[in-house]
Amino acid sequence: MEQRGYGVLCLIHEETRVPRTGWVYRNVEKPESVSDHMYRMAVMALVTEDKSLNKDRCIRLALVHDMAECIVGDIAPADNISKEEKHRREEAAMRQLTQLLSEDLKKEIYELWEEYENQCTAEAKFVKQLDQCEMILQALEYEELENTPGRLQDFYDSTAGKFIHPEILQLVSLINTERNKKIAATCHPHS
Ligand SMILES: Nc1nc2c(ncn2[C@H]2C[C@H](O)[C@@H](COP(=O)(O)O)O2)c(=O)[nH]1
Ligand SMILES: [Mn+2]
Repeated sequence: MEQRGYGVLCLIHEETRVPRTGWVYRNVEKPESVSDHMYRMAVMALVTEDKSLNKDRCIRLALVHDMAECIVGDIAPADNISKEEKHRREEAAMRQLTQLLSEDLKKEIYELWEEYENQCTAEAKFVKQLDQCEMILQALEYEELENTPGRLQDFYDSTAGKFIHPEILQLVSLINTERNKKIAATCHPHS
């Protein structure tokens, strides 16, 4: 690896310290980092059974999709920053990040980010659904950790109807079943 690649690795490391804003705004204790989020998405892509997808590409997309957040931070819907402005900031960050790399790597990583951002392939669409599925899975885990069933409902409301891929629909169904059991137990503790 060239010296320049080392610079990127130092910047990327920042993401291990960038908490996911959505959890911060909901006062979740010890919220996961952007790195945690992307790592689990990469593993979710790694275990997909869908042979029609380029799995390697999905793993790479997962690992790159929020890379700009080491510079611009994790912009959440509650920040009320327009899609155009969020795209502008993240594009500038990706150019800054990738300029530290060789021409080949710069092209490879920038194009991965663009593919996800533009949602122009089946792999990018699949990884976007992983992004949202990972979020509601994490929301369930926080509700279980805090013993506050149902507290993070808005994460479920905002992603409802956005899941299409069969494997992801199956996982979302399991998440909702598990979550609804916990909510029901709270409403009818002696049932
Ligand atoms: N409170 C909510 N926060 C949300 C919702 N959807 C996304 N988010 C948060 C999660 C992340 O912190 C951030 C953006 O996530 P990306 O993975 O897209 O960068 O916004 C929601 O419905 N409610
Ligand atoms: Mn993400």
